[in-house]
Amino acid sequence: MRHITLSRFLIEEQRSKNVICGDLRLLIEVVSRACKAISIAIGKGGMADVLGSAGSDNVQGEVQKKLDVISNEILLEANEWGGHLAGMASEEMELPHAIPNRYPKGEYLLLFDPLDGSSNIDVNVSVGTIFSVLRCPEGMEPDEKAFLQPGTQQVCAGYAVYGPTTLLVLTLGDGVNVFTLDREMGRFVLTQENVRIPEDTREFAINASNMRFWEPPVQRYINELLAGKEGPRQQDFNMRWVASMVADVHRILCRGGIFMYPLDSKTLAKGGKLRLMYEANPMSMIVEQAGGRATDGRRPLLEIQPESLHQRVPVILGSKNEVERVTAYHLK
Ligand SMILES: O=P(O)(O)OC[C@H]1O[C@](O)(COP(=O)(O)O)[C@@H](O)[C@@H]1O
Ligand SMILES: [Mg+2]
Ligand SMILES: [Mg+2]
Repeated sequence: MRHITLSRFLIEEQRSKNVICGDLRLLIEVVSRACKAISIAIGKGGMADVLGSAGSDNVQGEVQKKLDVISNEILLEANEWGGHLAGMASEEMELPHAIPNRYPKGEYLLLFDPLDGSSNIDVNVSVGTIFSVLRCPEGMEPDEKAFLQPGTQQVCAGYAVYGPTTLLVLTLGDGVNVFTLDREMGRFVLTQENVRIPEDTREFAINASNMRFWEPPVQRYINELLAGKEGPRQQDFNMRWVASMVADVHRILCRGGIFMYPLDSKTLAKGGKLRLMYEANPMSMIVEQAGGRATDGRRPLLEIQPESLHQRVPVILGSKNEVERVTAYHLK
């Protein structure tokens, strides 16, 4: 295992595979530095005034946590002057953030969920940052329309997990690699190359308290898992639910599993709980690049044509054979 830095990894990817150009490399470096700063802010916890609510709501109608706002500002400030972006969009902002005129503009659009797993911030459970990179269509202003591209158009996607260690997980469309933050040196180091998700699993992640609101195909699928050896699946399954998508998905990257936030009668009007552009799409690109599958129960998530920046969708992703099974239950 070559423990090279993120910078060297990106330079070698550029030289050897030409999957990345200078501006995209700069963008990823800047986002990784922002994740480092967020990791430091989170690490201060009760010693600094970063826990609790910010006393404001975001465009989703959710109460913002202080760290939602702090993380959002860190990512905006880090990325707006570099000359690699045409525009940015965030879970915490209703409209895209235009790059101020005093700064040069680039060709990329950056979307992010600055702090994922907000309900876990104040209880010291792993949270994260999720990001997705698109190209701004030729001749288009970086307004909301420019961002509405299917997940297949992503040139890069990643997430950071702020847990016992801080990890950065990245795909450039050529496999998935994991970097660990070396706190002493203050830099990310490659620790896992070309990660593959096992096709089969005995572990599922879903918020079971919503069971009575689920559609029949999900009820059937979960009931079969819960029936275990005595049931039609003739084997036992275990459940995990961290309630931070980054942590639940990272576990799946490490040892397989299926993550589900399906459509239910509570979120029907909104189209689901999780957001397509900066949660479902980047996570789907990573999972599929690692050999897994990602659907909304009926169609591949990456092929969905977005209609709005904060659109919500049902999310089912992880080990190939389980995702295909529960999707087949929906299509029957
Ligand atoms: O509280 P629930 O219903 O278990 O939902 C948990 C889900 O909500 C989220 O926290 C939503 O993300 P944000 O925290 O970024 O709003 C996901 O990370 C997680 O998978
Ligand atoms: Mg989130
Ligand atoms: Mg969030």
